[in-house]
Amino acid sequence: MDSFEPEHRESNDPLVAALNATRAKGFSETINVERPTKAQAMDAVKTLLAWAGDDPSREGLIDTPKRVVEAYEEWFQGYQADPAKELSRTFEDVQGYDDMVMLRQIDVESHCEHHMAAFLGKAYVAYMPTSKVVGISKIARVVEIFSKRLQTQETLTKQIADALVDSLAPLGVAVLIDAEHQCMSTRGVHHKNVTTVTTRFTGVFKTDLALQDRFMRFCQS
Ligand SMILES: Nc1nc2c(ncn2[C@@H]2O[C@H](COP(=O)(O)OP(=O)(O)OP(=O)(O)O)[C@@H](O)[C@H]2O)c(=O)[nH]1
Ligand SMILES: [Zn+2]
Repeated sequence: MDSFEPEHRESNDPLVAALNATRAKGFSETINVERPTKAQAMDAVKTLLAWAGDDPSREGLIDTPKRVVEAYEEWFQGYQADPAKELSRTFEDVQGYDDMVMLRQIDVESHCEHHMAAFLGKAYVAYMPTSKVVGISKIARVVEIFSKRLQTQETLTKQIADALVDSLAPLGVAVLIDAEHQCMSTRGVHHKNVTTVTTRFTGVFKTDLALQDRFMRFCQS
């Protein structure tokens, strides 16, 4: 087994810096947990393999703890990124463009905080700019950063909207997520093909129902 240096959440740790940046914006609860080492995380996976009823020392499972921990690094890499940073570069030269900017069908790959099971779906995100707009890929990045944390769909929806409001000060924001939760389809009630829809409207998307309706129609077509 590889040996790893202990990873402590000291103030000079980039992980802590990123977490503090998002915490300062009210995006996550205070976390006072020392981050375990990679070796400790791999030992925890071994325990789960034995708990599942298998033999962690058999050939096919030898590298599994390492693969699982590395998969976690990918699935939860959103703890190490700052959405506000993604949205910090804006453009003003849009020739007076004054209608909504909307991204449709952004992939959502997240994990529910209740069972750590995947929930998969699509996000639809629109904002009504004032004078500044942001690069469209940055909106997809923000969805990705918040998705790659343990989430409820409701929290994820609100965090995406709040990040856009805070960084762009737009006239309004609309976010809709439509997702299927594997904690519901592969276990528990075992209902497949059920999707959950969550929405968050702010500003003109909340007050102007015709605009909200346009957003909803764009989500469907
Ligand atoms: N509101 C909301 N609920 C979620 C989300 N992800 C999972 N859940 C639900 O969280 C609930 C957890 O219920 P509990 O009774 O604490 O746990 P449980 O006994 O495993 O429940 P079941 O999943 O019904 O078997 C379940 O109803 C899940 O479907 C989410 O993003 N938002
Ligand atoms: Zn769940």
